[in-house]
Amino acid sequence: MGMYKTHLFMNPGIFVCTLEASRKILSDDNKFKLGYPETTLTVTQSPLTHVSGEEHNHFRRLIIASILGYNSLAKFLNPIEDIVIESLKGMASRSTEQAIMLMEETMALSLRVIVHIFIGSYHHHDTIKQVEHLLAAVDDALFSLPINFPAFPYYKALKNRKKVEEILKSIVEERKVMIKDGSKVTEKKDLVDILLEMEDVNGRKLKGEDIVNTLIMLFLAGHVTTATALMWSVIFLTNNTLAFKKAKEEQEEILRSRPPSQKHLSIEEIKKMVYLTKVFNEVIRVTEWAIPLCREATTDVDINGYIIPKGWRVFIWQRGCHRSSEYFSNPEDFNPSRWDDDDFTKGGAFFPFGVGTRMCVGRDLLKIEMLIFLHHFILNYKFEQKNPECPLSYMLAPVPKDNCLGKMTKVSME
Ligand code: HEM
Repeated sequence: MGMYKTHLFMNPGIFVCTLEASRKILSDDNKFKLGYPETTLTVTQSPLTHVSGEEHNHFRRLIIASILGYNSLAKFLNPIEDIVIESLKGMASRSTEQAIMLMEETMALSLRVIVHIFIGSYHHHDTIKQVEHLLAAVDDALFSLPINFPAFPYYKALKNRKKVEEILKSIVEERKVMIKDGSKVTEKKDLVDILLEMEDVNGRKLKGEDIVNTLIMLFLAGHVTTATALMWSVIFLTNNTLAFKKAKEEQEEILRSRPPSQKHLSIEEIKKMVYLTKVFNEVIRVTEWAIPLCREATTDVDINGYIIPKGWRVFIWQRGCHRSSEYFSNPEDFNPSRWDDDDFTKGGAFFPFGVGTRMCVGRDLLKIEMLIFLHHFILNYKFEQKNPECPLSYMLAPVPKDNCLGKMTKVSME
């Protein structure tokens, strides 16, 4: 039995934990639509979450073109690596004075990468810090109660979102001017440029507010998720000597085969990170992501003899598959070598990025960022967690309650 009835988020709904039912529901856009709570949809409001069918596909294709696949991401490799190197250096330097909160550090790192990729590299450090600070409250309210009254998370989230809108609006306006007067001709296109050129399915240019909302949606979708994955990758590797050793050997080999004149990681080197890719899969599989994928039935649906009535919410609980011994032996163990058999999806039971038309558009960006981050972490640093038994909090993502307090130390001479 894999379905559990719930009244979470007010409307009746069911949790779905089995593989077949999960994939069936996620693939069926005719009988199910997005079913995220009102707070999530209001806070993330973007053309991506508020349209479906061809309109959604049209919009999605443009975003995919800028961040999905190694070819699209190749132009961002060097800047991501520079941001990673600087961030790790900063963590080690701050650790000499007092313990750092690894989760806060990876949050800052992931936001810097997202800002660079989506709105360009020339924004002032203070602007990025301000956006990061404001977004924290918006993140906190994604799954909160929709009570727009002082002292409630939703109220604060809406207020902060307005401020982020203002900041991004001025960046978009500034960009329009730069394009008009030709002062941006030498720079590579980022997402703002692409969105400014874009037309919708009816041939109309996107409105400024749609561009801003899309940027906010991408920031929200990619910020905490990436930061959490980076933080857990450090914890898992630090606690697993064998995996750490194997990953280190692979990264040392990559450096040994590199021409002396080459200073940055190349796409070819990223492709050689076979073991580290297994580490990536395993980090994503074992991390206890707490947010289900949400759908709403648009008609009565029969799933394996269970009727899901029209209007009911459906919560797809990926952990039901990712932590099931039916698909993964000793599923609680962190064991990158379980991916040796090359069945990348484990018969479809590994679907951390969703299924079908809503599948995550940031999955390659996340992977490249984690591989680059781990390459430098493994070769040059070690992390000592202060309270390894610290209990976790789960809103939004699983994070030690002390934000993963610890010390980052540089161990190489580089
Ligand atoms: C650990 C990291 C991540 C995980 C586990 C993750 C997971 C997911 C999943 C499961 C979905 C599908 C949601 C559904 O079907 O309801 C999704 C969608 C999405 N993700 Fe990610 N994601 C991650 C990182 C990112 C990053 C880094 C970005 C971009 C910067 C991103 C952008 C998006 C967007 C825009 C969508 C909506 C796509 C659409 O509706 O067409 N995600 N993500």
